[in-house]
Amino acid sequence: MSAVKLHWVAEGPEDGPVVVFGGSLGSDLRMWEPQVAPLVARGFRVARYDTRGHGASPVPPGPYELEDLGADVLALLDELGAERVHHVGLSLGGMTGMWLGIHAPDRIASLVLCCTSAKLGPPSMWAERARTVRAEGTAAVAEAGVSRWLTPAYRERHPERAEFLRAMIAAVPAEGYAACCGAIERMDLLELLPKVTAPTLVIAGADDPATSPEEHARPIAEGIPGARLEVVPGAAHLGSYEQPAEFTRLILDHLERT
Ligand SMILES: O=C(O)CC1=CCC(=O)O1
Repeated sequence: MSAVKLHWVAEGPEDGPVVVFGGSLGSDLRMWEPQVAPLVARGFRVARYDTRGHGASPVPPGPYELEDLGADVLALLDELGAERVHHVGLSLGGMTGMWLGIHAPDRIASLVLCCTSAKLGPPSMWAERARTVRAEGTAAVAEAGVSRWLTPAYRERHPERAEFLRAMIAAVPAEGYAACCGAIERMDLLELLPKVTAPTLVIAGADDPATSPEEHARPIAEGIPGARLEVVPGAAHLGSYEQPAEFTRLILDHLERT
C-alpha cells in the first residue's frame, strides 16, 4: 500500500530541530498537548500527527501493516521538508518509531520509545478486539482503553480528563482502529532491534498494564545498542499524559544530549 497524507500540526520555530510525535492506538494528536509548550520553549519544532485511521487522517480500508504506518511518517517528513528528525512515539507510535529506526536510519536523529513493545501478543486478543470494533464501533472499547491508559488514582482525581480521553477513543473510526489492531497483531520487531543506530531512550510507566516495564520496555532497551531505560512511577499506559512533567523532562534531556 502507498503512503497516505497524514493530518499533522507543527508548532515552534521553523528553523528549530524537528521532533515528530506519534501516538497510541485510539488517540489523536491532542494526546501530546502537555509536551508542546515545554519543547517549543526550548527551541524545538514540534510536529504531531494523527496515525492513519485516526483523528483527521485518512482512513484507507485495511489491512494495515506497521510498514504502512512507517511509510506515512516518511511521507510526512518529506512534506515538512525535514531530512532528519527526532521521533517520539508512545505505544503504536513507538512501534512506528522502531520501524523507522530499523528501516530509515538516515532520517532518524534519535528515538524516544514510550510505553511500547516490539512484540505485543497474544495475536488472538488483537483479532478479537478488531472484530468487536468492526461490529460495535470504538465506543465499545473506549472505557477499557481508558482503564489501561490511566491509573485508578489519577482517574479519581481527574474524572473530566478521563472522560476527554474516553471520548477521544470513541471518536476513532472503527475501520482505522481495527486495521491498526491488525498491524500490531502481525508486528514482530524483536530480532531487528540491533539494527537501530539512533540514540534511543525507552520510557515505561511503572503501572502500565498493557506494555509493562519488565515484559516489554526492558527487551527493547536490551535489544537496541546503547539504549537507556527509564521507568516512571505513577504512570499507566498513557504515561506522557498522566505524568507529563517527568516524561517531558526525560524527553527534553534525551533530545538535548543527542
Ligand atoms: O489499547 C491497548 O491495549 C494499549 C495499546 C497497545 C498498542 C497501543 O497503541 O495501545
